[in-house]
Amino acid sequence: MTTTDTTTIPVLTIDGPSGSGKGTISRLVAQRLGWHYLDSGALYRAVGVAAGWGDIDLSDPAALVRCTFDTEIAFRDDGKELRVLVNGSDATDELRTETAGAAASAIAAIPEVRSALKARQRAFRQPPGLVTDGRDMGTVIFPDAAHKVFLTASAEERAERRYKQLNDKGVSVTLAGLLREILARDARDASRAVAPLRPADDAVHIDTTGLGIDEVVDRVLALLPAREA
Ligand SMILES: Nc1ncnc2c1ncn2[C@@H]1O[C@H](COP(=O)(O)OP(=O)(O)OP(=O)(O)O)[C@@H](O)[C@H]1O
Ligand SMILES: Nc1ccn([C@H]2C[C@H](O)[C@@H](COP(=O)(O)O)O2)c(=O)n1
Repeated sequence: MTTTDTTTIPVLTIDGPSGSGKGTISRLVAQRLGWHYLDSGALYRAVGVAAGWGDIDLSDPAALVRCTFDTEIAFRDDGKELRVLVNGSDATDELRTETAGAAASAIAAIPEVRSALKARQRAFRQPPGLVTDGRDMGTVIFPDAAHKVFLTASAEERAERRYKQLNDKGVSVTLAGLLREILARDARDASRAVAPLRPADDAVHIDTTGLGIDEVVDRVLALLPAREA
């Protein structure tokens, strides 16, 4: 049996806190480059949602690890957004709620769950290249990535972006509540013992406060050599 060496396939990692725009920017950059895209947060969210469907206690690590291995997760880009199928059902809307984000953040602190998702994430490294977003893409999953970005924005702007996003979908939330949730999730993601949210030493930092989506996409693409961009 021959094994394919994937280490020559270029990877662009985009890490950052909740609402910094990682998902939006990564997907657009991947489209522009014609590369694959991995939304790693969706994997943690999908396991959290599947655990909820199976009445699995979020404080039962052994059951959550079994659930991680047993959950089928598939992605389908419908041109408008990335749809996520969990065990064959389209769970995109449920996945995008703040409740699912908080559950994902809680189970993401369990080292065995993180290990169980490692190989799945690395399998996305396929020709001609991969753009991936998350919290530990540049530090743990693809430490050898040629291009690494750490996106940030002020917590207030991130809460406002989320407020607008949810309002547009008809979801009733308060700005103050969203700001509290965002700060709590950032604190949990950054303080966990394993693979905490932090920039890779070789990541380029982009503060997106006050920048539009197209401007951020252009700044990210400008980091790549002309032959790739
Ligand atoms: N630079 C930007 N300017 C204005 N709005 C933005 C910008 N980047 C993203 N947004 C909007 O902010 C919202 C959140 O963006 P997105 O979901 O990409 O963030 P994220 O970092 O992936 O969040 P999470 O980690 O919670 O999944 C979306 O509605 C998106 O359209
Ligand atoms: N690489 C990753 C991606 C995500 N997580 C955890 C922590 C997040 O709060 C949660 C949801 O992620 P999002 O969809 O908001 O990007 O999942 C992680 O620990 N590592």
